[in-house]
Amino acid sequence: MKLQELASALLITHIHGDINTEITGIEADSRKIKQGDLFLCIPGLTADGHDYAPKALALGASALVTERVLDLPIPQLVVKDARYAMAALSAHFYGYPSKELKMIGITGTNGKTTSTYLLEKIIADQGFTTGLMGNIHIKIGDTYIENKATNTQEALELQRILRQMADSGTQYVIMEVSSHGLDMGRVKGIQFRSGIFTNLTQDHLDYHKTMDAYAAAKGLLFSRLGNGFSADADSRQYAILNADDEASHTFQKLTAAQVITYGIENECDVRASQIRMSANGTEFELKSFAGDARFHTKLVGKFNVYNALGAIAAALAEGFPLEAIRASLESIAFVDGRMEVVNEGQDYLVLVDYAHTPDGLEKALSTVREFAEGRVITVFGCGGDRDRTKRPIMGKVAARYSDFLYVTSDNPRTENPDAILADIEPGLKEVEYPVHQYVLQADRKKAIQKAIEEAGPKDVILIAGKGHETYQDIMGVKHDFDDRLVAKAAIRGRTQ
Ligand SMILES: CC(=O)N[C@H]1[C@@H](OP(=O)(O)OP(=O)(O)OC[C@H]2O[C@@H](n3ccc(=O)[nH]c3=O)[C@H](O)[C@@H]2O)O[C@H](CO)[C@@H](O)[C@@H]1O[C@H](C)C(=O)N[C@@H](C)C(=O)N[C@H](CCC(=O)O)C(=O)O
Ligand SMILES: Nc1ncnc2c1ncn2[C@@H]1O[C@H](COP(=O)(O)OP(=O)(O)OP(=O)(O)O)[C@@H](O)[C@H]1O
Ligand SMILES: N[C@H](CCC[C@H](N)C(=O)O)C(=O)O
Ligand SMILES: [Mg+2]
Repeated sequence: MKLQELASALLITHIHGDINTEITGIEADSRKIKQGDLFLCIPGLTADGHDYAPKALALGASALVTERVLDLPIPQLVVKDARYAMAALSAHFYGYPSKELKMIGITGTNGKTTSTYLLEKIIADQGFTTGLMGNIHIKIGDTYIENKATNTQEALELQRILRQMADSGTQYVIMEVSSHGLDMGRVKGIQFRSGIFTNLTQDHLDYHKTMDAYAAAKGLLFSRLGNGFSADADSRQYAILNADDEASHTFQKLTAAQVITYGIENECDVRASQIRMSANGTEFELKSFAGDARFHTKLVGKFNVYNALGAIAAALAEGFPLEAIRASLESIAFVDGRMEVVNEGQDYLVLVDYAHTPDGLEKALSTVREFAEGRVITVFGCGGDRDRTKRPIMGKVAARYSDFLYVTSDNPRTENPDAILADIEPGLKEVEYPVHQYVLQADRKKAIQKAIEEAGPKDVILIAGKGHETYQDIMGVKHDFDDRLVAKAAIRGRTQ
């Protein structure tokens, strides 16, 4: 594609140099530049892409997108906002792939990954080719790629993946949309058919600063939906909102899409009642605009009823039969790293779960508390270089629901692990339970081993925070680490 043609995706640009320069690819990271690529100079939070333009030029970049003219012998497309240009140019370069796909975006503090998996299964069972994007995997056709980078990719990467999906025959894409992704404009240029809101509770205040700003970022998914009414069901857009979460009132006002509400407590369109929970699954009665049914899912916890309801509502909006939706949901055993049982035949229960927010931890632990016949032993920590204010809150939650606690490292990233534990500890002390005891053990492997040594018959160990992750990030180095494997080895070690 010629530089001039690419520039036509934006109204206000200024081209310095040859407008007929051929562009063979787009890249925003100088380390990945190939001959003929257009290099986008993005001013970021830690680096400024403009500083890497000489490196991109040296590696064979054919042109630059900049916010100011650089004194370099290379054609430049000067734009007002390089990040916006990244979204617009990438969508243009890849031929607006989201228009060829039915895109369903899921946002919320907790439950996004779980909900994407549930909905993807329902849609795939209907015979459609599905794509999935989230922080476990990216699924393109039958290929699964581990997602080692961010949750919601940069606009450029997103458009590239969506093009691959469209070209390989994908019909529906179910995608996790993070608040960072919305706030940083990574999903600008994506046309969503439906948006699902799971819930809003505290997280990411390091980035958003206030809960209002965090909510506003999530709201962007819904404010962009529904501005074209249509009698054609295929063109309609839906905002699927949790009736039991306050933030839904605001999102309802923001959207022009048809709103479908789901929930348990409040009156809504897709509602669960008569919920029965056990360690083996959850049953509920569903009442919906498309009929009623009793569901027997293998998913553990009331929070998973909410995730199921969001997926059911989205599937009903697509016109799928309730009976088929029920059958699909009932066939799912668990979602990778979410309330996943580690079973080596031991007489205590070990669960690995991805709870890494105060609400997630509360939901996971209150669920465990409900069915635990013995003690609840918790292993958890908090990630480094992330919201510090959630640490004592998570400490308090963990202490409230646990009989015994091992407070340990999650991904310390560039922080000192002991400093993170010190941030958690005041929360532990806020709970005056005579029985609860805690140990600070920064070494996660040792903490898991100790918890397993400590367990007696019928006790339940919840290892929280890392779920499906197969690494531990210490000072920017990703070391192999999988809670499930560490727990398995410890259980086997103990029984030998
Ligand atoms: C806060 C945040 O999201 N930052 C992301 C963002 O950083 P940034 O825009 O500030 O970029 P920067 O690192 O300052 O670099 C500026 C530019 O220089 C370029 N550069 C930089 C170095 C170099 O050698 N050459 C070069 O060209 C970079 O490619 C970039 O284009 O863009 C970078 C490039 O894509 C990301 O790596 C980075 O993610 C950081 C690592 C991150 O941790 N993000 C997390 C917080 C995040 O996004 N999380 C959410 C999950 C939330 C949830 O699900 O709960 C997510 O969606 O993943
Ligand atoms: N609907 C929910 N409400 C509250 N907590 C939940 C809900 N669903 C899942 N959780 C808890 O949050 C954890 C993370 O769930 P999940 O991975 O589905 O969320 P996510 O929104 O994708 O998280 P992330 O922001 O890290 O991508 C689960 O392991 C569970 O403990
Ligand atoms: N999407 C979340 C994942 C947190 C996972 C947890 N293991 C951690 O490292 O804090 C985040 O980026 O905040
Ligand atoms: Mg996720």
